[in-house]
Amino acid sequence: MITPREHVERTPIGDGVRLCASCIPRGRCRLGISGLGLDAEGVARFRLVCDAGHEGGPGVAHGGWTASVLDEMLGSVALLHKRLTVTKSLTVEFLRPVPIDQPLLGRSWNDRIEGRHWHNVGEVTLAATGALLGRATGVFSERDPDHFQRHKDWLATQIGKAAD
Ligand SMILES: CCCCCCCC(=O)SCCNC(=O)CCNC(=O)[C@H](O)C(C)(C)COP(=O)(O)OP(=O)(O)OC[C@H]1O[C@@H](n2cnc3c(N)ncnc32)[C@H](O)[C@@H]1OP(=O)(O)O
Repeated sequence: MITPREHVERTPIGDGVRLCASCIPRGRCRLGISGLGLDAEGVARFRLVCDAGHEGGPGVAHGGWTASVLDEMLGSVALLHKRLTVTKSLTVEFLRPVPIDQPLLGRSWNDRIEGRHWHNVGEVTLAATGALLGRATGVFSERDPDHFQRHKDWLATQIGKAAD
């Protein structure tokens, strides 16, 4: 069985971020995230742009984009330490509308680890001024690479039950 570290290392990178399955074929994150890596304090840093494909109200991002970007940034914290986690909970604060097509910055970091649970924090700011637009806290559960096979096995039992 492959280890979480091997699993993470095999996941392709595009623009500095590990790519989710649907973005691997295009080679970059569809949410407009590029990774800048971990700084000396262990904070993960990102460049972000919300393109018009995620426009909600006129000129501003759909809240789902903001939540997805925060999920991705907080979820990347353990990956950058070669650990595999999935989101257990995510609390998002939408502090100001997020403008479309404007350079943004993202930061995410670990607050504490309790057993298998990483308590992570992150925020999105306007690159030009540093104004805070959104922030999130979340709990991310460490998993083995067999998490996805376990899901498939569980789903097969559910589908079987539904057919009975
Ligand atoms: C490169 C990419 C960067 C990505 C960053 C973005 C991160 C993401 O968005 S991940 C996707 C969103 N999150 C998810 O899909 C997670 C879905 N939730 C779960 O799988 C579980 O609730 C989970 C793992 C969070 C629970 O964590 P935790 O409380 O630590 O675990 P645990 O005690 O092991 O499991 C709780 C329950 O979940 C079940 N479970 C755990 N893993 C699985 C699995 N793989 N398949 C089916 N059921 C599972 C357990 O059997 C248990 O069930 P029950 O309560 O009936 O006994």
